[in-house]
Amino acid sequence: MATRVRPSSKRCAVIGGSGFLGRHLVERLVDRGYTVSVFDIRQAYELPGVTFHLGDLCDKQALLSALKEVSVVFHCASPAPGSDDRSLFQRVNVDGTRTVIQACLEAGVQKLVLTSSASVVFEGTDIKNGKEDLPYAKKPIDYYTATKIQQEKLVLEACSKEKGFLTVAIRPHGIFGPRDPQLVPILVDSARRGKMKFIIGDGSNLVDFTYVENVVHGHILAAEHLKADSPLCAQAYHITNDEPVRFWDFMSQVLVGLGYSAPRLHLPYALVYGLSLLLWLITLVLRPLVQIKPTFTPMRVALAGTHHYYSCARAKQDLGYRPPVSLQEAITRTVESYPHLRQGA
Ligand SMILES: NC(=O)c1ccc[n+]([C@@H]2O[C@H](COP(=O)([O-])OP(=O)(O)OC[C@H]3O[C@@H](n4cnc5c(N)ncnc54)[C@H](O)[C@@H]3O)[C@@H](O)[C@H]2O)c1
Ligand SMILES: CC(C)CCC[C@@H](C)[C@H]1CC[C@H]2C3=C(CC[C@]12C)[C@@]1(C)CC[C@H](O)[C@@H](C(=O)O)[C@@H]1CC3
Repeated sequence: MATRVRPSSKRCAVIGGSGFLGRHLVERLVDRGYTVSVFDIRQAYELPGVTFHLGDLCDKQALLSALKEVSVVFHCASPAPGSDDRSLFQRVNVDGTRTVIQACLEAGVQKLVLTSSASVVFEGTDIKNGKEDLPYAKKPIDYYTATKIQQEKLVLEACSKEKGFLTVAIRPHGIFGPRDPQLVPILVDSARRGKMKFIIGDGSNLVDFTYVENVVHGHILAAEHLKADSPLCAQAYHITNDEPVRFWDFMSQVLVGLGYSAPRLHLPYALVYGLSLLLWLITLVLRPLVQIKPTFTPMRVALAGTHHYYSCARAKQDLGYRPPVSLQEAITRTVESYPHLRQGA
């Protein structure tokens, strides 16, 4: 009978390790002495000591070969949130996560750390200092959010001390930093097309934007504190910068830092939200004839015009989490990392 080699606790796999968050996580894990395997549908870089396994997380056999002798799995793969491909979200975030859990159990993985999202409780209305015990959104604002909810439930329900398989979910919010393909690039693209002149609402809404290295720190703390006798088992943790900021001040700082003008003119939130819904309906109707990608989607307008910031008190208490990089420092580093997106570049 074959004996299963007990995996080293410093051997881990990052599913989605070619992505924005995944790559930052891989780099930090390597710095901390972990042996890292990346599992992704694409290879975006090379790093000494990191092994890449190319495959789709819906393919259990492909996953199994990447999880050999791995003790900790970080699952941070997802289709891009801006996509409106409902079946892709269902296949990857829900069915694929079931496959990830199954593969972890078969491979003898001991810990699974899921990158969830604070948006699992967001329904498009204000959340102020939201705690983890807020109920999941009953009417999720898009397919991305709906499937992130199902994904988180699957992972937390799979936690089993009897099976020696422990799970935890990290809920970051508004991740930004160097190499982010979303927030700064979309913002700059909108500015270049003259669409960042307006503030949606009165501009006083507070939001969490979280520096990527702080999110990585939260993930590693969670992996290292997750033990059978710890309070982490089957729990979700908000990881934020713990410095809520006015949405439009944050956007203005990034825009001005890159040489663009800050938005100044105010538009009523209800008007812009209504228009974004109408535009979304029109794009749905016209989809067989023409593909339109609106800048102001209902999700983006809701995020731009409401309060949504979260308490990370639970992470402070159970993980000893403190954000290592302040918001100001994070904005400076981020702006400096995008010389190609500066005005006139
Ligand atoms: N970016 C944010 O603001 C934010 C905030 C909260 C939570 N999250 C979550 O963090 C995680 C990482 O987000 P990101 O911003 O780094 O996204 P990203 O798009 O940069 O990275 C996702 C990675 O997953 C991979 N992937 C997608 N489908 C796959 C599949 N079927 N099989 C294997 N790999 C697959 C992609 O190739 C990509 O490398 C996601 O789970 C996302 O839901 C992101
Ligand atoms: C056109 C402007 C009104 C807005 C331009 C900036 C937006 C592209 C970003 C502002 C807030 C961002 C955000 C996300 C995507 C990019 C923005 C809309 C997420 C929806 C990405 C997915 C995450 O899970 C969400 C989270 O809970 O952290 C993000 C929320 C903030």
